[in-house]
Amino acid sequence: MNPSNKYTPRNRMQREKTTLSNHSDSGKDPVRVYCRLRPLKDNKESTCIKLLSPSVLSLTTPMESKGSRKEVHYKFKHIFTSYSGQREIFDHVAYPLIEDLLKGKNALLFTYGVTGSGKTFTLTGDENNPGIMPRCIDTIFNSIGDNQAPKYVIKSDKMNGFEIQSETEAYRDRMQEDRAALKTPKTPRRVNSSDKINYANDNLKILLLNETNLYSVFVSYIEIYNNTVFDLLDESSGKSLQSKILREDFNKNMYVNGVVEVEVKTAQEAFNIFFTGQRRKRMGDTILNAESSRSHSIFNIRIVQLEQQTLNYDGQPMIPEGNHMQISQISLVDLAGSERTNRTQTTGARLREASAINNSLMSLRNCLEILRENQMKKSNRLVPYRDTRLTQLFKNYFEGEGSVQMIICANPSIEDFEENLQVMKFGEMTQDVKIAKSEAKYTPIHKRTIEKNTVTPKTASKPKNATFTLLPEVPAMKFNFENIEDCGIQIDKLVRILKLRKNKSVNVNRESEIKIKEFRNRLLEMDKDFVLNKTEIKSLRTIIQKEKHKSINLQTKVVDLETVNDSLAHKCGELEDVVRSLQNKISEKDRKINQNCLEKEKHKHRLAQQSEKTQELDMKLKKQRDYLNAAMKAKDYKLKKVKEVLESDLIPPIDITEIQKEPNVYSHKLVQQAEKENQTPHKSRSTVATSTPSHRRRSRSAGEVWLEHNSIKPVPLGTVLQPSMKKRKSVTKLSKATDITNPKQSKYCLIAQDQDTDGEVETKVYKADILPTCGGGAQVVFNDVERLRQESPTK
Ligand SMILES: Nc1ncnc2c1ncn2[C@@H]1O[C@H](COP(=O)(O)OP(=O)(O)OP(=O)(O)O)[C@@H](O)[C@H]1O
Repeated sequence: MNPSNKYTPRNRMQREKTTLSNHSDSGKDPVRVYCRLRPLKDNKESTCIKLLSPSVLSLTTPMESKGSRKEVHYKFKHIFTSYSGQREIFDHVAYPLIEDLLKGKNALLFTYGVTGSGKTFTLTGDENNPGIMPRCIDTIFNSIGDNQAPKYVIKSDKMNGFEIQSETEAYRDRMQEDRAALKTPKTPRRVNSSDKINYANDNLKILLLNETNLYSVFVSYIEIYNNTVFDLLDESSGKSLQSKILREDFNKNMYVNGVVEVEVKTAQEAFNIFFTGQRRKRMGDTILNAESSRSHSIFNIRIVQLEQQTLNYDGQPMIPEGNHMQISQISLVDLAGSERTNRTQTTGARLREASAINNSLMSLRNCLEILRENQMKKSNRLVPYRDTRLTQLFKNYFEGEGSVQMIICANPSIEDFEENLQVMKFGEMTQDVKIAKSEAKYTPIHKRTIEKNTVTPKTASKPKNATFTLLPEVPAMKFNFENIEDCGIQIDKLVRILKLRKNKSVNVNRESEIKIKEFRNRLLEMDKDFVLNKTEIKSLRTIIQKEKHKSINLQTKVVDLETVNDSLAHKCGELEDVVRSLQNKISEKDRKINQNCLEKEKHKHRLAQQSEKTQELDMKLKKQRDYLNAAMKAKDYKLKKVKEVLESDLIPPIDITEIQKEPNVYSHKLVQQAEKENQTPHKSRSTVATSTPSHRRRSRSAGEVWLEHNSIKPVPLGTVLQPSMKKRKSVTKLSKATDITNPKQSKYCLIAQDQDTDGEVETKVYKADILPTCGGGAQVVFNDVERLRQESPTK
């Protein structure tokens, strides 16, 4: 199976575009996105993630899900399985970043995923499985070794920059710190035994480090909680945390105003600082994870490097003219879990936290999406970094001030399927964003008042380690005026040193002028900022006023709604009464229905009895049918007899009026007669009226004219088949003898309609020949009966 075939068309298109545009974006690097799968809590738990290759995984809709099952594939730079150790992740992801950091480049690394997916574990880990943060710190200190500037010589200027203090100032600060530690031995910043976590150190180093540089390491730890920035190391406000504002520095870089940056000299010191901040971090218990972090926490490590030292006359290292410092930073970001509020069942303050978290994550997504769109379509949409503090703080990274990497953490459990889908989608999209390659930057050193030009080495055996100077010290000289030559040499040396000092002081003056200018500019900038902030505060006040107004309105609405609620509750009570009475009625009706059912049963029983009776009647009908069949036979016999009579010219007289009135009765009589004749054939012959063959012939030659004898109002049948009577005369009544003795008529038919047992109309056509008799009358001989019966097809 080729996994890439399963990419959605959108993704594939974008991917192709990205590959195409790679050629033109040689100065940019894509955001590197890794994925880490954490082990399942229970090995028997079913998983929705399958690894297809070291960089491709598939996410399958679980069986339990209501929607249609689908399999989606995601590709990342590398996927770490649940078997991948912390060291493997550090080597792949963070080691290159530390290499860059010590070369003066910035980096941003953040972990993103659902609550409980292993973000904090990946970044921090535990004593035996140190995560990325402790490994980064260890690697930095393993690498820089003793090449550290003495503590407090390099100091934060509180405006995102650094300045150099004189050794006297640095010494004073160190003494102050020691005194404070003596006064309050339990100061959290000092090592507290309960904080001590001894992370296992792999003694990993960055090779090819510029060993002639002097390094200082600073750490700061902030959190963004409900879209407000707090400094976790600022103890000035006691136990409560003070919110901080974000500012832009001289180089347009965002920083947290007044953030505490602690200079650390050992890895353990850095860890202690981290745990001090960790204690202050707000933690919340959600159902998913008992130690879930409800805020985004950002641990910054800054490295300040001073270019190579030169030695002064006394062999002591000193900063050469025009020396520069290099500042680089790595931000390790543990984002709060991207969770669905309904799944964690959060309410109240927790719900507000969750929506703030989701807002900032959403805003991060939004910014990255617009950045990607701008890069792909070469458009210039404004990236809304200002929407949240999180995006505002990362703005510089996304605009090319350092490389950006992300680790997507996922719990492969099927419970996390929906959220993982969203997280993976975001991760895949982020890979398309390109960040300009960052360059190491040097900034001119901001020197403060110099009181002393040399720094006493802390350890005599390692002068390089602890020596720091700005101006060559005037050596103590003893002039031996007896030895003029020696005096001359000494004076020359003194002149050189004085010249050097003079040059230095000229330079210092020049630099201080530059600094004053810079400071003025800064003041102007700050003034501008101040005006801007003032307007912002004004507009915020208006917003607050509006919000207050809104909240008053909402309160009034709440009161109104409560009144409505009360009246509804009252109505509810009334309706419940109605429901109760209706229920009584229903039970009454149920009782009646039961009674009806009983009666129905009885009725059924009666019907069964009736059907038995019907069967009896059917039997009788059958008997009658048999009887009629016998009658037909008798009729046949009679016809035969009529034939014989015709041949013997003895025709019995027929009473026409009798036929007219009751043809059926008449035919029945004929049948009875035939039966009698059957019994006494010879006697009957003399009573039957006969027609002469010659008469019959005459009537035939006259043509078949029918005398149709019908009822006054026959039921209209509309039948397709009609009796074949070309010439006919229809009468409803035979009133005189000539009606039948008319010599033109040779055929007679009597039409009778009746209802059968099924309620259907049955039409019977009794056909007869009209035979003239020798007495001038006419004899009607019935010889055929046609039955016409219509019935419903559905029946
Ligand atoms: N790769 C892993 N190996 C072993 N255990 C892990 C791994 N990943 C996470 N865990 C364990 O899972 C639990 C939750 O992990 P963690 O606290 O790192 O989640 P999280 O994503 O940071 O959650 P939150 O967003 O709520 O802070 C912890 O007990 C952690 O030890």
